[in-house]
Amino acid sequence: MSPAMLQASSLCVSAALSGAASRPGRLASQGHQGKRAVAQPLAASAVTEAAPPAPVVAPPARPVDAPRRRGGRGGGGGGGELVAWKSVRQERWEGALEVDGELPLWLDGTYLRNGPGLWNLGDYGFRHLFDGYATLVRVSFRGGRAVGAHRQIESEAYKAARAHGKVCYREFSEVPKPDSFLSYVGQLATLFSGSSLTDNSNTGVVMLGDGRVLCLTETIKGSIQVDPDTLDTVGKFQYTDKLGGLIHSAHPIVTDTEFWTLIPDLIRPGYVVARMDAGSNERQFVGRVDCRGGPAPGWVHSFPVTEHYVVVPEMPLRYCAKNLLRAEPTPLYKFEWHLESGSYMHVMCKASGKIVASVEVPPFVTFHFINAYEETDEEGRVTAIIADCCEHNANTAILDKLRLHNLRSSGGQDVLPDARYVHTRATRTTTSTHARARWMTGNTMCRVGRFRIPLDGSQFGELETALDPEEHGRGMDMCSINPAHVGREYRYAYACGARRPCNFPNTLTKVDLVERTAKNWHEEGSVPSEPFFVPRPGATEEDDGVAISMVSAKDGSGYALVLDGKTFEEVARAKFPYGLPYGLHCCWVPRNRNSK
Ligand SMILES: CC1=C(/C=C/C(C)=C/C=C/C(C)=C/C=C/C=C(C)/C=C/C=O)C(C)(C)CCC1
Ligand SMILES: [Fe+2]
Repeated sequence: MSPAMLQASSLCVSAALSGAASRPGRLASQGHQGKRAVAQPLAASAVTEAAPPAPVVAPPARPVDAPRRRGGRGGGGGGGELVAWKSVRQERWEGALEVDGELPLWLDGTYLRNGPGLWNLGDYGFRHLFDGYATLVRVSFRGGRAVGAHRQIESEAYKAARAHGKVCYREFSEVPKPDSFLSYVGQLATLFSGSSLTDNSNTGVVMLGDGRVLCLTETIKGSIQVDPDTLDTVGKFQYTDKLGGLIHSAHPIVTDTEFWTLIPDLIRPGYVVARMDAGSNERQFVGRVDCRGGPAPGWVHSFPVTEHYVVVPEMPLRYCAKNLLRAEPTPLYKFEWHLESGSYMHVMCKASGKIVASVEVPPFVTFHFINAYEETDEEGRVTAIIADCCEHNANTAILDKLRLHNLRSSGGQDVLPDARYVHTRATRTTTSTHARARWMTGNTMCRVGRFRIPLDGSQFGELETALDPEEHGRGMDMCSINPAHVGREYRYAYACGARRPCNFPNTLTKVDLVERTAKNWHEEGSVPSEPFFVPRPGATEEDDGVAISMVSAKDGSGYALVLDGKTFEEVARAKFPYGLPYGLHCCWVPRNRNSK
């Protein structure tokens, strides 16, 4: 056992952190080649350079029962809970996966998923899905075979929690509990410097143009480089510029040549738009957008770009510096809802940094933009920007639904917020009657929200529903598209949808934005995560490829599911020998990537 593994298991024994142990165990499945279920630290080449060995089935890891919150009820713990919402006892695991079906031989690379898969510290259970410590799960495909691996990201926040058995940094809803008033004052001081904010990079994962792989969250310091082969934490990604800021969008737009990001400015409400060349660690200032409403910038978890423009959304769900300071979470966590402040979409020219449009739009709530592109007239002049997102009906209720207590107590109820667009409050008084009337009457079912932002100097933009939300069960989030279409016209989006009744998206859906239809995959009681589209090398059609998702199944098992990009039918599944916790975003690392 390596020192790292020894450290991990002894920490686990001391119960500093539930979910920190791997258990060596018996080998199952006669006829399968023997291999220890617990991964020894492997040479990076063991998986990536050679075809994976024949499938082995390792003993199931035991999900950690969701413990009670200290001093209170809740947190679940009932036997009927889904493995998706449990921390799984696998600190570090690697092994060949049993495959049902035929994996395409062209599928040659690694599917890597990040997410907050550890929600317990000893007997203390976290509150919110987004609080969990970052967990990487990967499946490497080669020659029709699959090898899986699973381990935690060694952020400072995670290491400190493991060492001290308590939350030491400010997470999404959890904050360190001060031992005394003096230590509370000390904490406030560290907040202003950003040093008490977490670096728990539990949200996104991207491959940069130079092949480096980064895990991300909303704090800038939570950009952490990982090795996609070993899942080792390589170290902090240091931005070498002087742009500053504490938080940024969790979803930069990354291409082979560049990286675009948004840095909200909480002091002088606005956003800095920055870009970074592939191979560099230095972001460059491109331009600035001043907010048009509210006391603070709107939350920018993600944003879209087109070929020539960056789209900067300003929604009424705005950051709140006061809430960042609080010891206990507020209903909207670090945010506040300011309907009266209005909602806007800004468009910045990538080349000049100039704002070419800034329009007021109907109120909206979105975490994930899907894509954007330029609409042109017959002469090829750009007349408008089309920007699509997973829109939550201008309703912030989804944040509450994603509390672990709610996710764990499904009870068969249909509690996933519905897509119906109901205005319960008047829009801001400065809005023209015309626009107000449009908001009150039209566009009443928003799931794939489609913004149209005219570039002719108009004051208002439109927000419409791109297809009938019933097509995907009135639920839709966690989206991917063919990467060749980022910033360009596109037709297909792959996402999680809903089969009612449910309390969380429980289907995979392929949305056709031209036909306005959807194809859905569903397996009763399963929780699938973001389907990531991987194009077939040499493909000319947009949906020629596969969509890969990880499924936490009702029977406690977990598998990577490979769906055909066109038919949306199952091609194969690669089964983990234990259940997987839910995870958020993913990326594809081709075998022949450049790597630094
Ligand atoms: C906001 C601040 C922080 C943390 C932010 C985090 C961790 C945000 C994560 C947001 C995510 C994962 C949003 C995902 C939404 C998914 C949905 C709606 C899915 C629906 C169903 O499919 C800190 C870094 C803690 C501190 C600064 C402020
Ligand atoms: Fe996200």
